[in-house]
Amino acid sequence: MTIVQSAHRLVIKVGSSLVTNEGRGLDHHALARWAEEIAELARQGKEVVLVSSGAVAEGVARLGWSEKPSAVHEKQAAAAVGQMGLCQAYESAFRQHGLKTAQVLLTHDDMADRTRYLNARSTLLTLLSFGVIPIINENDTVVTAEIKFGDNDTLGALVTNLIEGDALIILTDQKGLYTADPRSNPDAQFVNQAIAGMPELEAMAGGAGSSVGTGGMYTKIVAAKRAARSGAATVIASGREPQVLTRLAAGEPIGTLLISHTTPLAAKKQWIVDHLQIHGRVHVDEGARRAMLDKGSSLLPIGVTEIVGDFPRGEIVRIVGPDGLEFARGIANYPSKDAKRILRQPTGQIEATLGYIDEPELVHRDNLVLL
Ligand SMILES: Nc1ncnc2c1ncn2[C@@H]1O[C@H](COP(=O)(O)OP(=O)(O)O)[C@@H](O)[C@H]1O
Ligand SMILES: N[C@@H](CCC(=O)OP(=O)(O)O)C(=O)O
Repeated sequence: MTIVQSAHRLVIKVGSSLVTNEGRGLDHHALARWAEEIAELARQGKEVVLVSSGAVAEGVARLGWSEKPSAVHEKQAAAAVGQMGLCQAYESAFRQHGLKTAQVLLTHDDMADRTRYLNARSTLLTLLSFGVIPIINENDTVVTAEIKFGDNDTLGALVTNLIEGDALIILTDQKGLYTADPRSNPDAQFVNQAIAGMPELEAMAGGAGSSVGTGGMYTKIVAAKRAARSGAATVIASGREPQVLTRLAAGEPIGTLLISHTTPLAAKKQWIVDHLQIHGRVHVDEGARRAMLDKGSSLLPIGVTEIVGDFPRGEIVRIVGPDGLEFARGIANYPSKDAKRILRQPTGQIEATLGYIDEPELVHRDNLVLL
């Protein structure tokens, strides 16, 4: 089985050079094809997040401008106009297949800020659990650095890390990675497969390729390296290839596959183990300790006897048994102030006590490492 075939959660990034007709408005036929293919993947049980560029190019067309402006505030204005068109187009394309879409606009700051990161994560996972297709773009109207230097390849990788995607598929206007830019080097060789993060790959990718796109192949290579950190593989393939997504999901080797050395779960667990600064301690009773050790269970609030230290939601905590020894560590689903209020309580009581419920567990087993 290929990686895309077995992947359950996919992030698909479509670049400006594809979404737009050579930078002049949206290519509605292309959008309709991807929507049809993504609908097929959803029917196969895969969860799909779409990262789509095209707001600036669509805005330029709607405003009747002849080319992408160079002034940042004009690009931002164009993005604000064009994002409306992008959303409308995807909404109606996916509706044809009975699928609902959601617009999610993110900035790099959202990823750096722990609370916003967790909120973005839980919103996206909730949308996926409802079978909605999130359509993500950069929030171009509020960022300046990104619109000037940025690209959506990086955003695709950050989203892959955020939701622990199994694979990132970057669709572009080339068949994949070549040993040099095929536009200027007709002898460039195609790269079928490589390990994400290999320094040679960055040397192969030149600067930004087209006047429409932003990052060129370089940002795709760096995105693959970033996605590999959370264990995801990256495929760079042509969005013009017929049925590219469904054929990839059927196991066909299309485009360039950049593999990660680790699996998503292993990457997360390693990150938990390697964490140095841990502020919180959760004491549990013998029943909870045995359930975690013997059955690999999650930690429920009912088995918690004491919370020590201050920590926000999403922070790594030490888990300590009745003997006072740390036997596990994991990511807390509640901040310490709320965890203190729900300890010893059955799951059914969490909402009544806190006025909300995020997760039934204090630490989910996927976010838990036994030491
Ligand atoms: N080694 C390489 N292999 C393939 N394409 C390359 C390479 N180096 C540079 N490129 C260029 O990168 C371009 C794709 O990047 P870009 O225009 O930013 O697309 P997108 O909008 O899809 O992100 C290609 O059209 C190509 O000219
Ligand atoms: N956020 C911008 C896209 C940035 C961009 O062009 O990215 P890319 O598709 O990687 O070349 C937009 O929607 O126009």
